[in-house]
Amino acid sequence: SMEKGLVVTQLDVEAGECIKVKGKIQSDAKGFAVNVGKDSNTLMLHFNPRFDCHGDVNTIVCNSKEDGVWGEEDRKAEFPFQHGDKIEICISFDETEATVKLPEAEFKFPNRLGMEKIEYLAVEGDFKVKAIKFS
Ligand SMILES: C=CCO[C@@H]1O[C@H](CO)[C@@H](O[C@@H]2O[C@H](CO)[C@H](O)[C@H](OCc3cn(-c4n[nH]c(N)n4)nn3)[C@H]2O)[C@H](O)[C@H]1NC(C)=O
Repeated sequence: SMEKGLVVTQLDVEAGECIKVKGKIQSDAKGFAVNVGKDSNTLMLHFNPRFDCHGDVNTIVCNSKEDGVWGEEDRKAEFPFQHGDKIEICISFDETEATVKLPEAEFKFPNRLGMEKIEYLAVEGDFKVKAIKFS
């Protein structure tokens, strides 16, 4: 499984605010994930670009997690990532959906849990975090 990376708890990010994660995708990345929610068992969004893992190639898998149980996966059509890329991922949300903004793409995922604030951020896998910013 993906080794644990950055974990930030005790956040209070509200609707309309942005979480920016800047970092570098490793040159031999199999995959990485950015998780936001209440805690590790209660995720509004698991944003999981897969270069080659879990049987997926160049596919972004999004999901939610409620009480430790994964929801229905949502596979995106675009894959705007390459090995070694330096990227900034901007995550925001409102009562209906989470938005993931990248330089050349934007993805939506339903706010299935109706979460009103993000208290938890975790980055896993083959991604080296350079900076995080809350705005
Ligand atoms: C075809 C076989 C059955 O379906 C597969 O079932 C797998 C297991 O549930 C699915 O992979 C999980 O998909 C989840 C999102 O729905 C997550 O991506 C999960 O990985 C999360 C994860 C976290 N970590 C981790 N966190 N911290 C550490 N150390 N490791 N390791 N793995 C993956 O293991 C995988 O996406 C799914 N594939 C399909 C096509 O449905």
